[in-house]
Amino acid sequence: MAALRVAGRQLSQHRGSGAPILLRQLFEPKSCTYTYLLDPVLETAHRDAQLVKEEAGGRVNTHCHADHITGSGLLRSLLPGCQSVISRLSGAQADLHIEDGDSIRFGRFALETRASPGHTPGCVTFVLNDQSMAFTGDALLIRGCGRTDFQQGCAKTLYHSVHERIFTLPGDCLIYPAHDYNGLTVSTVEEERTLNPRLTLSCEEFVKVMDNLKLPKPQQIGEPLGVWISGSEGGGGWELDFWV
Ligand SMILES: N[C@@H](CCC(=O)N[C@@H](CCS)C(=O)NCC(=O)O)C(=O)O
Ligand SMILES: [Fe+2]
Repeated sequence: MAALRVAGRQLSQHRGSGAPILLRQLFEPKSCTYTYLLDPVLETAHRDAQLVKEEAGGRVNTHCHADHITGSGLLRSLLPGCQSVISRLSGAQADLHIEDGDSIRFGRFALETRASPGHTPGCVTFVLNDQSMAFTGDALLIRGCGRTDFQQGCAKTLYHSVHERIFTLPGDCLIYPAHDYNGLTVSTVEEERTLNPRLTLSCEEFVKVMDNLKLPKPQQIGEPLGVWISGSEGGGGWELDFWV
């Protein structure tokens, strides 16, 4: 976590309840990876560098990939009470495994888990319960998307994931990806629906583009990618609702 820096923070008005949530966006420059801290307690807004150490909460991962060494195991030992969460389909180890439709509650808020495979089979997108923001991992990047040429990636699957699970969110829903290579920090569903050069193509054209990206393999072993969620107001931590 040492290389992480605070790239930005934002208060989002939680639709309907009037209660804002604090979002901090942390950037690891070598692998261009974002980690997000979600804090439902407005009074903690002054926290900065020590923020992660001060929080007892959980770490939820959007996916597991060869170019990311997840720090969740180390963080568990450094932060008592911290638990790691990842999708069951990722095949990765974690304290808790989640599936499509599972809801992770923290404070007054919750993150809905939406399966969004294609970049990897286990990729998920986390959507805040008022649908004001979505953490898309490597499924949808700003004006791009995750590559599908290794670790069981599938371009057709990714196309359907983005169109059916992300582009169906409200147009003003903020998009927070796991990486950005061009200095961009946030987008919206409407922007990506209309301006994303890959995802505005037909499925057939998209598959052709993805099959010919010819990207070099990721060079950088990165910090973990994912979302931190802080403990609830009462210190009761966070919990998962499994809807099965
Ligand atoms: N040359 C870059 C490659 C980074 C890369 O491959 N990123 C992945 C996401 C992390 S698994 C990706 O899907 N990129 C899509 C794209 O269009 O860039 C580097 O080594 O940093
Ligand atoms: Fe990835």
